[in-house]
Amino acid sequence: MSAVVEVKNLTKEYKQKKAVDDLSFEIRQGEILGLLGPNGSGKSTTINCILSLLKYSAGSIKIFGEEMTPDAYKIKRDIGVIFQEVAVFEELTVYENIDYFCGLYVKDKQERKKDIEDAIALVGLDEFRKYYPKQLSGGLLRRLNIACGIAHKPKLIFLDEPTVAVDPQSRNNILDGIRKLRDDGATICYTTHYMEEVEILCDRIIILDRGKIIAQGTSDELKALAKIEEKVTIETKHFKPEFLEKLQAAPNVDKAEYAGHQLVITYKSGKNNVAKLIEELSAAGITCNKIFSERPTLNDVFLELTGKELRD
Ligand SMILES: Nc1ncnc2c1ncn2[C@@H]1O[C@H](COP(=O)(O)OP(=O)(O)OP(=O)(O)O)[C@@H](O)[C@H]1O
Repeated sequence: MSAVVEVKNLTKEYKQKKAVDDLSFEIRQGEILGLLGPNGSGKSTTINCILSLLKYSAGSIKIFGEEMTPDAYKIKRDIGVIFQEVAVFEELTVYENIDYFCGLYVKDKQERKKDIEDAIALVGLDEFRKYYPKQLSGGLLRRLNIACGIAHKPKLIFLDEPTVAVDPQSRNNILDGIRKLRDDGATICYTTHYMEEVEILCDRIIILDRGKIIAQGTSDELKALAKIEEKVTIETKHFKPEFLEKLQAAPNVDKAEYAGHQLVITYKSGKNNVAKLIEELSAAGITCNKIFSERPTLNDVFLELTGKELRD
């Protein structure tokens, strides 16, 4: 896959503080790249530097193989940007707003009409096309904001935390829409601090912390960095302490604890941990009410690499 965006040794300082610290990465043709990091990790600053909205202290940025500058209008024509803050006209309806933003790029009326209809369908705003922004809920407004940013069919799309404080229905609609844009050929950069979203949405993920890349790869590649392989929780009222000792001595067990009728085991490795455990429990005459197994999340990866939680 060729690189649509190439960022090399990007550094951005605000006074003494490095908001972005020597970042190098690429966004590949046709992928959804997730930039994941806690608040203040440098996601928005990175995007704003890529878009030439901010001057940076050092580094270079190429988009579509050409150097990105504030007056690179040919490159900008093929970029769509959706910021966190909704930026639409209160005086215009849903349809008119999309028409306005699309009209900045697409002059042909018939072509624009089709683009607007495609955008309305993508974000599911058909029944609201005559509504004014103040008549829309927060989630619908975000959907309008996205429609305005992508109606001109850009090849490269940046979405900066588009689902913050959005209701679940609009969130699902937005995530489905982004997948569809990718499937239709767009390259997408998606920033968020919601790890669940990047896990289900992104082809590749870059984890940022304090302006630096701390890990990158697919969700599975990143999870392989977590120390644990699986966490199994069992509810049982008839536990036998000697069984705990046996578990703790097993070579693939990282930790085994029993408290409040719950046995929690974290495994370092192993493929059929739950099946083997059920067999062993049954052989030891221990009955259990509930068993559930969890795989490591990106939060575990973040915890492993930084010693702190990614969650808010
Ligand atoms: N205009 C500014 N002046 C000074 N410091 C700034 C400015 N903008 C951002 N910063 C600092 O730079 C760092 C990175 O901020 P940035 O907004 O890029 O992070 P973020 O990961 O996008 O966070 P969020 O998820 O909250 O949007 C933070 O420490 C922030 O306080």
